[in-house]
Amino acid sequence: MLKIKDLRKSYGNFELNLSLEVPAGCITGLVGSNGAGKSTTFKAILGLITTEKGSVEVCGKDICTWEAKDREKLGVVLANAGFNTYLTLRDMEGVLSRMYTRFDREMFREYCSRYHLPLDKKLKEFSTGMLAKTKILAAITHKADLLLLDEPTTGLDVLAREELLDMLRSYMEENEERSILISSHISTDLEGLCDDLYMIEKGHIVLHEEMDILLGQYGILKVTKSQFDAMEKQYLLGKIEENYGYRCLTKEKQFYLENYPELTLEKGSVDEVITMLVKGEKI
Ligand SMILES: Nc1ncnc2c1ncn2[C@@H]1O[C@H](COP(=O)(O)OP(=O)(O)OP(=O)(O)O)[C@@H](O)[C@H]1O
Repeated sequence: MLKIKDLRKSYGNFELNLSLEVPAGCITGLVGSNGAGKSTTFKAILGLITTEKGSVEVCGKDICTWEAKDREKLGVVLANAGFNTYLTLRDMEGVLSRMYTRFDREMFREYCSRYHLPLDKKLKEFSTGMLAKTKILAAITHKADLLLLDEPTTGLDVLAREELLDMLRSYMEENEERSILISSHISTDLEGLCDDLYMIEKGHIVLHEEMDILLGQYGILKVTKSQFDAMEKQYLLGKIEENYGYRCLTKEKQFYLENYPELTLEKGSVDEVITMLVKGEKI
């Protein structure tokens, strides 16, 4: 669905240099800290900034050759883009129906009602959560094939975030060929949603892993120095020194469960696994 190959963009000392793929039917997460290059990636995909190298293909077509009608295949939420807040959702319905041939008015109304979005209130009176849901609404109601969502969950409380993720799950359930690329600087935001995760640091991909593997096969061992010296290390990916010894990351947690049942092994959240990968000392 989306193929990014050797994409390069420089801003002074910052260099984005990445390849990434989002297959049809897949929700792919792009996680990275502030300034890692997430928004630059989205802008480059959309051709909003010039790039020095690389190619971006959406639905089998290079974006350089895209025509206006191709853009209808995309639903987009950009991190710092907003709407004219003097509009109401009823006004937006009119705008979207003129913009997109595939706009689904019935779906728009149904989602407004399901997610408690009033039709006649000005957007400037909406809460952060309501505005975030409105952005998603505007991205999904023309039945796009691919959603590009840059930090759509920023600033949301747990309930609003869950509602937003629920909207995305419904969007995916309607058609199994659809795909989403979604970014966040908080990986746990994406834990229950994504099939696949890319981690970006200083413009480069430092981890690409299926979410099931990340949650199922990775683990964090807490060991004393003597336990560390005695244990098999070929399945360890990194270690961080602690006052009790070491915290070690493994991608083969089953091996340690079977062979070293006396060791403390934690499942580890996606955030912990990523921290270990980025900050841990290689073994
Ligand atoms: N127009 C620009 N001119 C100069 N530098 C830029 C420009 N846009 C982005 N940058 C730089 O590129 C780097 C990546 O920024 P980007 O906005 O892509 O990060 P991000 O991962 O989206 O961060 P955040 O989570 O804070 O939004 C940063 O160092 C930023 O200062």
